[in-house]
Amino acid sequence: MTSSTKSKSKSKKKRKQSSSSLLSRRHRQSISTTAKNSTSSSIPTPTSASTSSTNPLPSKLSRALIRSHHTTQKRLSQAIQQNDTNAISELTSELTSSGGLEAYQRASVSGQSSKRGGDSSKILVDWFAELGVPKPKAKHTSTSKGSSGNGNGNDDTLSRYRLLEIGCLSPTNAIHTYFPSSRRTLMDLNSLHPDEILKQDFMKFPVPKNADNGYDIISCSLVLNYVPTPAGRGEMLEHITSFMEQALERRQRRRSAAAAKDSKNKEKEDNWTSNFPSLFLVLPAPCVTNSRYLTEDRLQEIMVSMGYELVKRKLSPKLVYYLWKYIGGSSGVRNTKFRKTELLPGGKRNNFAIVVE
Ligand SMILES: C[S@@+](CC[C@H](N)C(=O)[O-])C[C@H]1O[C@@H](n2cnc3c(N)ncnc32)[C@H](O)[C@@H]1O
Repeated sequence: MTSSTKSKSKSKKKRKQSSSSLLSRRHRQSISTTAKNSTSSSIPTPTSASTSSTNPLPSKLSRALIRSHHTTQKRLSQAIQQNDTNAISELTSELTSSGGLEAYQRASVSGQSSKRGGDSSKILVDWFAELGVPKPKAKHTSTSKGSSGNGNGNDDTLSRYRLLEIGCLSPTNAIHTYFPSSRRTLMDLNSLHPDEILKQDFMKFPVPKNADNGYDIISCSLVLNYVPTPAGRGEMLEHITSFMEQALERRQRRRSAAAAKDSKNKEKEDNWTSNFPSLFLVLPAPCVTNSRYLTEDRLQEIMVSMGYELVKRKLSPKLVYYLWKYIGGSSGVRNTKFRKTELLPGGKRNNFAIVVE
């Protein structure tokens, strides 16, 4: 072998270093034990998850694992599109040997530990307080008929609201205090808590037939960036929007029914309920601050074209959080197509994009 081919194969090896090699033996063991538990008939209990969250992986390691998982997933999706069977089997075994989705999820859970600031829905809880969404009362109010409420009917309204959380790792996220288990659907491609989180691909989850089982708020935190293709991200936003359409119709129906009963209803329309139905969307900040193909303005154009209006936004060094309320298709720009066009040229940018076809 010549020295140039040797160095080429060395650099190839370096590139191919999988996330499993980023883990110490201790962490590899802990992840594989957890993975084994979850695939065996014994269901991982909240205790097993909390064990992992009380012993979070070092943050550098969890970030490296997450990055490596995203890169391998993206390469796998390209290989699938190109029907490159060798690459598909190589990348699939790379994903498996690094612990797969489960290891990635454990690394993400580590990132959400209370020591590291908690889960992203803490921001939504702050926004609920700012918007005047009534704080959840003691447990019994959510199930008791004719809730005692606070005298203005708001608690009754909140007690009918339902949450859908896409890409959920824990059944004890901050926002869950507002939505007891009877009024929330938590789902993930892989459930770390099968009793409480549905193992479900959101893209195959239909809009409920009965509108009363629909959702008033959808949480999609750090999920859109998990979708490997720009067109897949556009499709996810469109699928979310079909739930929003149902929720908006339901809201309008309820309002007209209430208006028929109560002439003072006009007063109530201006309260916190006008922020629903809504979408809580969280992305890694560089997706909109340092991408060649997506800026915050472009994201806003996409969302407006789908019928959303921005209610809240927060940019932190790592993440960007949004609350979008759905107002429907009256903006006149619906069904606009968004292609992958270069908006910000420059060598050191990433390629994150959303394509709407
Ligand atoms: C980085 S984690 C985010 C978890 C959490 N929401 C957060 O904010 O930290 C992304 C999760 O989204 C899930 N996910 C990705 N695509 C999904 C889909 N189509 N349906 C359901 N879950 C999905 C993945 O399985 C993964 O657990």
